[in-house]
Amino acid sequence: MTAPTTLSQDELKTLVGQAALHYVVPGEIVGVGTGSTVNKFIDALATIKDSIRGAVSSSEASTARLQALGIPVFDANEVERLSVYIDGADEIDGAGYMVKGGGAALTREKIVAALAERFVCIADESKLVPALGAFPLPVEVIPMAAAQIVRRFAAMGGQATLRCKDGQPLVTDNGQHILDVRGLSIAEPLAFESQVNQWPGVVTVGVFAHQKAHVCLLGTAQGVRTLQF
Ligand SMILES: O=C(CO)[C@H](O)[C@H](O)COP(=O)(O)O
Repeated sequence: MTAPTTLSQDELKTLVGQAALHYVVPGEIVGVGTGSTVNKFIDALATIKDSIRGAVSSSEASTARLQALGIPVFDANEVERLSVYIDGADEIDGAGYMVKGGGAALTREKIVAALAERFVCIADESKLVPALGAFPLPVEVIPMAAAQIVRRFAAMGGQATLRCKDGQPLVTDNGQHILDVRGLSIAEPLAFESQVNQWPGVVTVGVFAHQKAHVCLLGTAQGVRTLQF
């Protein structure tokens, strides 16, 4: 009898990164997210780069990786629509609603996702949750509004902290800051996203409900599970 093989989280990411190639439309430009799972997708995309026009990228990091592998990167303003946007998530629920922004790229991710007809989320099975809220919610904010946004989250039971890197506030690709909010219960993702989006100084909230996933390729011990929403 053969013992079951246990795949590492890294191997599960590779698996879903490769599986996502199935959703890439030949001859077109593909929307590309950010993160360690997307890096696996970019590596896989490089193997079929001659069959696509290029990519619209959601971060400086993904742009650098795409270009290093010889994949042309287009500005989002040059593109009217994309067939597909492929990205990871920090959490995804059974309806395709997600929390994103662990890699601080949430604003550009939402912008590129909004150009796409289909959002394909690639994730290992640890990301599938019954309800959003365990992962600290990333929110990109204009620095001068940070303190009042922290107070607004406190009023709804959340503890917001400024994300730092090397002892300094992290600065996003857009020159702004990130708050990570713990202790929230996000029972109604659509309403929550709309509410927080209206607060002055919020650039982007990391709940992706209006730009939810249509498909999730989930890496599991049994292989890639496809969830349709
Ligand atoms: O939202 C993101 C970056 O802003 C990523 O998609 C998210 O953090 C998941 O990353 P990883 O694939 O490394 O787990």
